[in-house]
Parts: sequence; structure tokens; C-alpha cells
Amino acid sequence: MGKNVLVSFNGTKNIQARIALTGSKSECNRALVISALSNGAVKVENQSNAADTVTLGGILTSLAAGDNTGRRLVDVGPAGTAMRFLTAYLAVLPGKYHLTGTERMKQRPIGVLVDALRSIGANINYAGEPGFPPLDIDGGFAQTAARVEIAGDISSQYLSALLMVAPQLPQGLELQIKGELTSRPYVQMTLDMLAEAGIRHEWNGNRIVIRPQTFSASNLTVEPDWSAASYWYSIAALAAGAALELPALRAQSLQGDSRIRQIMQDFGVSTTQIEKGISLSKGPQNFPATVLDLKDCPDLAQTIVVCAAAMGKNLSFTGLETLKIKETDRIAALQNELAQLGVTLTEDNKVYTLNCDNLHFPDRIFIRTYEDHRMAMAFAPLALLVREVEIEEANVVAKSYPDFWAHLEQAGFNVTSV
Ligand SMILES: O=C(O)C1=C[C@@H](OP(=O)(O)O)[C@@H](O)[C@H](O)C1
Ligand SMILES: C=C(OP(=O)(O)O)C(=O)O
Repeated sequence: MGKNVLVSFNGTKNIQARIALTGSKSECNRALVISALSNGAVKVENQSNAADTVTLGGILTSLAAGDNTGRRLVDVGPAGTAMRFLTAYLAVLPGKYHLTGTERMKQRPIGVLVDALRSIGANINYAGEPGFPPLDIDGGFAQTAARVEIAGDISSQYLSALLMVAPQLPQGLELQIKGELTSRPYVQMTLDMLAEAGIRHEWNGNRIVIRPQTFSASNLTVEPDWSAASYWYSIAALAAGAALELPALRAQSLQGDSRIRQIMQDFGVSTTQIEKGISLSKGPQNFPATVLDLKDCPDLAQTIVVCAAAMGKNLSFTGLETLKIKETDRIAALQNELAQLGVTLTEDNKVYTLNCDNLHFPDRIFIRTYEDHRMAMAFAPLALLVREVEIEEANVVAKSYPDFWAHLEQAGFNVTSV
């Protein structure tokens, strides 16, 4: 496949397909770390083919196999979750490591996690700018304290990283969360998956406690990725008709992004639980009069904002603060690209509002992706309304959903390399 792709859709916009989504990037990242910490007692089933999980899996395997003399280079590329999880993992694993990633990774903050780990005795130094990767980690620390204060409003990944290593710390861990917790369902997912591996916890208010424990032999089965499902919800919302089957997805999921199901109900997409998954069809629209809070599901933001814009709905959103420190500044990226449709997204006191009064669909648009998989996938469904949508750097989707373009073709879209 060339660098960019041209996406179009000929004929009646009636989508009928059965799309087998890959495993959840978030669940698989956790399963791999828990399995490594358990020395293989915990097995992972239905591994995701998301590039970020493949990267993390490869790193964990090579760390287990390799010799620990000298400082080992560990490069996560663009995988933010892997960077955060490995910071805690390598802090407890004996050996010396240089943990790094892409240029963008070096701009994604990690100071909150490093401070938390240092406060219980970990040896971590900044190899570049303080507060950011790359890190030099001297692993296998002697624990000096069990209680950690940690900000909850920057990234939940810092908490998940600490919680997974907690059972192996001689004193366990007591997390005291400061400020409002962002991406809360991801912390719950971590605790639920730890529970599946035999680890108990207490979570009361702002305090989570995990005592020293051993993992029990178990299987962690990775469910399909609900964040990936969101693009199919958007396609169903923008199509004239839809009969889409997503096998193995369950409404009762560990993934907070399963909330797309309720949100898209209002956008006119009905979800039916079928024997082996879910099916999407068109239903009545009922757009929310209230502000949509996406603090619990930030990875859905681009899907929902672009879909609402394309439907000409002047919706308002809160909980978008963390979008600026993800793969790119996602607010700026959305603002830039939505401008091509005459749509603005403006902020007033942390409330972001779409204005679609000048919405128009050019004959052809070119979408810049800013090294962000979700920009590519959130904008591709516009091919149902714009004759030709060119998406820059098609391969960005590999980070979480490598089969995205092949799946679009399966559903009747034309996808050509340009
Ligand atoms: O723990 C996880 O698997 C994730 C947590 C979220 O990050 P934040 O907690 O930084 O919002 C999410 O955006 C990311 O894609 C995956
Ligand atoms: C933010 C994301 O990933 P990460 O933080 O793992 O890079 C994402 O997948 O949208």
C-alpha cells in the first residue's frame, strides 16, 4: 500500500457486512504485562494484532530471554500505553534499561508516574527533558514506602501501570488519587483483569489498595476492540442503510468504549445483541440536548465529533482535556480538518462546541493524520458523503486496527493507494 489512500463509495449507501474486529489494544496490553509478571502462569488468548500490542509483546518476550548485562535499549515507538506500563514494569525488573519511543513520545508527559515510582524507592532518571521520555531505569528497587499520592487527571495509564506491579512489591501499594480521575473505566479494566488473574484489591473513594499477592494460573481472553467498533457505528450513522455484524463483541465489556453503543443510539444506530456478537442497524435519531461528557472514553472523541459534524449537529462536549497529550494534539487536529467542511470546534471554559451552520461537503478532501490512527479512522467514514476522501499516511491505522482498510473494502468502500 502506498503512503496515502483514496476512499470512495459508489452506488447506494447501504452497508452490509460482517466485520471481525481485532482484539482490544487495551485489554491485550494488560494481559501481556500480567502474563509476564506471572512468569507465564497467566496465559493470553485471542491476542490483538494492533501494532502497539505486538511491540509490547515483543519487548516482554525479549526481556525474558535476554541477558541483563549493560543498559538495554527498549523502544516502544508510538505506543503510549506500552511506555507507561513498561516504566513501572522495568522499575521492578532487575537490570538497567533505556526506555524510549518516537519523537512524539518524547513530548507525552510521564513525570507523574516517575515521581510516584521514585517516592517508593524506584531508580529512574530522565535521559532527555525532565518529565518526559526517554528514561534511564535501574530496575529491581528496594521498596521504601507503600503509600503513593498520584494525580488522576492527566492519564489513567499511570495508575494502571502501578496497579499491575503492585502485587509483586514487598509492601504492596496504596494509591491515593488526587484530583478528578480521567479515563476511569481503564483503571477498572486493570483491576478486573488482575482479579481474573487472582489478584484482590480494595477501591474506596480515592484510595486503591493492593497487598502483596501471587498470580494464579489463569487464562485472559482478549475481547474485540470497542474503540475500533466505533468507526463502524459512525459508518452506520452516516450510511443510508446498515446491516452490520460485529462478531464476538459483547455489550457487557471490560472496555469503557462500549459506551459508543448508547451514544450512537441517539445518532440513529440501533444495536442488537445476536448469538455471536452484535448487529448494527438504522433506528430513530434523538440527539442529546445536554452536553456529552467523554472523560471516561477519550478514544471515542474523534469518532463522535466527526460523525456529529458530518450530520450537522451543533453538539457540545466536556472531558476532552487529555486529548492534547495523545498521539497528537487531537483538538488542534480536529479543528484543522473539520475546517474543510466549514465546521468549527471552539472551547469555552472546558466546554467544546461544534458549529456546523456552514457545513458543506466538497467534492474531494485531503485529511492530514498527524501520526494519529484515530484521525485516519474517524474521517474515513466521510467517504459516504464526500465523493473522494484522501487520507494521509494510511499505515497509521496499524497502531490499533491494522485491518481497517481491508475491512472498509469488505464493506463495499473503494480504497486505493495513491
Ligand atoms: O489504559 C489504556 O489502555 C488506555 C487509557 C487511555 O489513556 P489515558 O488514561 O491517558 O486517557 C486511552 O486513551 C488509551 O488509548 C488506552
Ligand atoms: C491514546 C491512545 O493510545 P496510547 O496512549 O497507548 O498511545 C489511543 O489509542 O488513542
